Formats: sequence, structure tokens, C-alpha cells
Amino acid sequence: MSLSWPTEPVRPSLVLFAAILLSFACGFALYRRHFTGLASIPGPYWASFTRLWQVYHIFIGDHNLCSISLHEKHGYFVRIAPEEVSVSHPDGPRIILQALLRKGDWYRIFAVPDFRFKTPQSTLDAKAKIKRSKLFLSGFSLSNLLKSEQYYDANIGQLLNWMDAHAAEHRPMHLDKFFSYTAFDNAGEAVFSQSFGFIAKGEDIDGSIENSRYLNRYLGIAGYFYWLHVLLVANPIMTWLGIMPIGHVFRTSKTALQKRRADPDARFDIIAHWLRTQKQAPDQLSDREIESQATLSVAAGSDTLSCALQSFVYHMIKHPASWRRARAEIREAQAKGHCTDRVISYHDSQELVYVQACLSEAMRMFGPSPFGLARVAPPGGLRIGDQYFPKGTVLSINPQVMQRSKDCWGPDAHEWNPDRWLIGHAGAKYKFFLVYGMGYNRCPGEHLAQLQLSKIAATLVRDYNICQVDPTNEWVCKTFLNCVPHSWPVYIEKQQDTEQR
Ligand code: HEM
Repeated sequence: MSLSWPTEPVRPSLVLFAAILLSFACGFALYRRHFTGLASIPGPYWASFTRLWQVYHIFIGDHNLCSISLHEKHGYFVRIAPEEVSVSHPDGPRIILQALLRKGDWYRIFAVPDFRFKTPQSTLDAKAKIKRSKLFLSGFSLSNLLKSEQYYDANIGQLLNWMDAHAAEHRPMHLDKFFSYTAFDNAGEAVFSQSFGFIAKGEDIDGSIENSRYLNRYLGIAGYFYWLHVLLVANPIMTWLGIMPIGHVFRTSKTALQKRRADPDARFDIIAHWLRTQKQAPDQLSDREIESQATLSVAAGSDTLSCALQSFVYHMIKHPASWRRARAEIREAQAKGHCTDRVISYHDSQELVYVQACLSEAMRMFGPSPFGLARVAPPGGLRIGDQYFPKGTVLSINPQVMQRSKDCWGPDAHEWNPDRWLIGHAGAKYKFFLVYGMGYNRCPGEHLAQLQLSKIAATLVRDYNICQVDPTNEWVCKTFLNCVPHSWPVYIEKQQDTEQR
């Protein structure tokens, strides 16, 4: 008997099928690369074939830096995905963001906790988004927010206590963490009259803030794989199971909302406005939609604020002349009887022109919004400068790219220069200032953000000297949906102590 190796041939039909599939995939990739209306737009080679190039850079947390350097290399237009072009043309904000263009599909990710519950941010059609936003807008008005100023002050006071304690013990302080605690707690105060207790404890309870950062990376990517996201995460079964990775924040929000509904005498906070709107138009606003928008607002208003505060302190201590000049401005105000409260009042902070210029410059140098604001070219396409974009092209503007554009800000765009906000027509500069977005999708929480930023920035400059433990150290920052720098510990010195010496 002879042993022989089975020699059954591979079925020709299988080989043929694989070959056809491969040729189809290659043909499709080549078509995307060379034969669509975007073929002539420069950009990374792989980005013209597949979205995975961008997803990879979101995953490793450097997509903002990539966008900045790609625009420096290629100019106004960079193809960052087969159907998406990143734009830094000075006319971009006006043509793309101020028009009523549909938002990119990526925004559907903001339907929380699952696809059934639309929020203004997840609504793609411009008119439908505006209509939905109107239901929520009154809660975000400055006059409403100012009614809770004393409660923000209480949280900011706790931040100052921690700073005093670190100063007294001459202990390095990680301001990034304490800014995040304050920002989360103030978002809770503003939305449903309750803070999460982070700043009082001086810790990230249950690791919720850390977990929310993982969620951040996930959301940035999952927006491009929406149906998979719905299948695995954002579906009614998962909602029913209540599996949310931001534990303490979500639980506290939920309990606060329940308490809030049962208490007719509670403060007239943001939720109170929404509940009033719901009473007037019950068919337009469900309980779940209120819950979704509340969760989204806390999430949208905390890491962003922490990043902006960090950017302010970090740039100001790297430029001590600015810190001194800002303090001199505050001393002058004090001499006239202003800026005397422990936490400087919002009203007084608005008179500090130079401090405000430094805040704008800090957010210009490093803004908390690193993601491209994506809109879709309408039927008939869109022209920006000399470039025509066919219907359906996703056109995105990355605020961090725009904020560093020499065409918009001049040759010193990469340098710290708060005076740019004080000379010439400062208002004109805001047409390129996209930190809060622009147009119909502009951030509704801007007043709450500016209110806290102004008060905290002015108070810190007045009362503390801050320096890095290692002045040569640069902060570390991975960028996903948001960017929150860390790892730049500082020493704090209380200003009165220095003055008494
Ligand atoms: C410095 C702080 C902040 C920055 C830089 C910022 C920036 C932004 C940006 C760029 C957008 C998206 C624009 C777009 O996609 O076109 C946005 C949306 C949003 N922001 Fe802010 N934001 C800040 C603070 C806040 C605060 C304090 C709140 C509220 C508590 C808030 C609530 C929201 C909400 C709810 C949205 C979704 C859009 C909508 O519902 O209409 N943000 N923000």
C-alpha cells in the first residue's frame, strides 16, 4: 500500500471568487483615490482610500497635531478621508459654518444613551437642529446662569482651599485634576443644582472622570462606525441594562434629576427651564430627551473648561510678563474698590480687559475643541476660493488648525501675544475664533464657560504665584474627542504671604 498526500485541487471557483473580490476592492480604492471629484486634493496617501487613516490618529490621540502639520504642508485643503476634506481657508468659517449646511453623519454619535434619543447635537439637518435647540436655549442664558453664581463660587472656593493647602505644605499640585473636579462640579450646579462632590473630596470619585476620557476616545472613533455602535452599545437593550462607563457622573445626574423633578421649590437652574418648556409643549420634549441633554451638557462643559483653564495658567506662567501685567490691572481695579471678593465676581471680571485678552489668547493658542466641525456640501456643491467641492463632500474645519493659521492671525500666529486682542478691530478676529464653534451649531454653554473662566482666571492671577516644578517640562496631551492636558505639576505660592514678607 502506498501513502500519498491528498491531492484534491483547490476549487477554481473559490480562487476566482477571491480574485474578483480583490480586484473589486483594488478598483474601488483606485476609483476613490484617482477618479472622484476630490482626487486633486492633497493629503496623506492612505487617507484617500480609507477612513482608517483618520481613525488610527484619533486612536493614538494626535489627530489635531496631524491636521495642523498637514495644513502647514499642503495649504488650505487637505483630504483626510475618502470623502472628507479639512479646510483652513479664511472664507471657510463663513461659507461652511455660517450657512445652514447639514452636519456630517459622525454627529449621530451624540444620541445618548441610545439611537432613539436625539439631542440637538445628534440632529443633522440644520433647521431641525435649530428647532430642537430652541427647546433648551433659555436655560443657557447668561442672566439665568448668573442666578447661581454663589454656588459656582462655593466650588471655586474649594479649589482655592486646595491651592492654599498645597501652598502651605509646599507640595507639587496637579492643577489639571483640580480644574477638572471644579469644572464637573460647576456643570452639575448649573444643570441640576448639585455638584458631584469631586472638588470637596479632591479626588476623582469612582474614577469617573478617568473613565469618561476612555469614553471620549471611543466616541471619537465610533462616530464613523455608527451602525456597529448602535448594534453593540447605543441600543435599547444596553439602555435597559444601564451599562454606562461614567458610573458616578451618570448615577449622580440621574438621582439629581429625579430629586429635581420631585422638588417644586428647587433652584431655577437649567433643568428647571427645560421642565417648564416641557410643561408648555409636552409632545415636543420627553423626559428622556431632557435626561440626554443634561448628560451631554455635563460632559460637554467639563473637560473643555478644564482644558481652557489649563491653557490659561500654562501659557501665563510661561510668559510671566503677562501674569504681572494682568495682576497690575487687577490691583488697579482693587484700588477702585472692585475685585475684592474671595472669588472675583463675574461683573468685576468683565472690566479686566487685559485678563480677558489673555483668556482669548490662551484658547487661541490651545483650544479645547480639537475635532473638525464637519458639514456636508449641498446639492450643487460648494466653492471655497478656487476650489470646487461636489455635492456630498464632507467639509470640516478644525478649530485648532484655524486658530494657528498665519493667513487669519498674521505671521506671529504661533506665538503668544494677548495684545493682538487689544489692537485694531478685535471684533474682526472673532470671525476666525472657532473655539466655541460657529453658526447654528455654536456651543450653547459659552456663557457658562466664559463666566467660570473669567472668575477663576482673575482670582488666580490676583492671589497666587504659580511655577512649574520643572520649568522646562512641557505638558502631555492626547487628543480624542476632547483634549485635556496633564503632567505639568506646579508649586503654588499664596500672594498675600509673599506681600507680607
Ligand atoms: C471652554 C469651554 C467650552 C468650549 C471650548 C466648548 C466648545 C464647544 C464646541 C466647539 C461645540 C461644538 C460645535 C460644533 O460641533 O459645531 C460645543 C457644543 C456643545 N457645548 Fe460646548 N464648549 C465649552 C463649554 C460648554 C459648557 C460649559 C456647556 C454646558 C454646560 C457646553 C455645552 C455644549 C453642548 C450641549 C453642546 C452640543 C451642541 C448643542 O446642544 O447645540 N459647552 N461646545
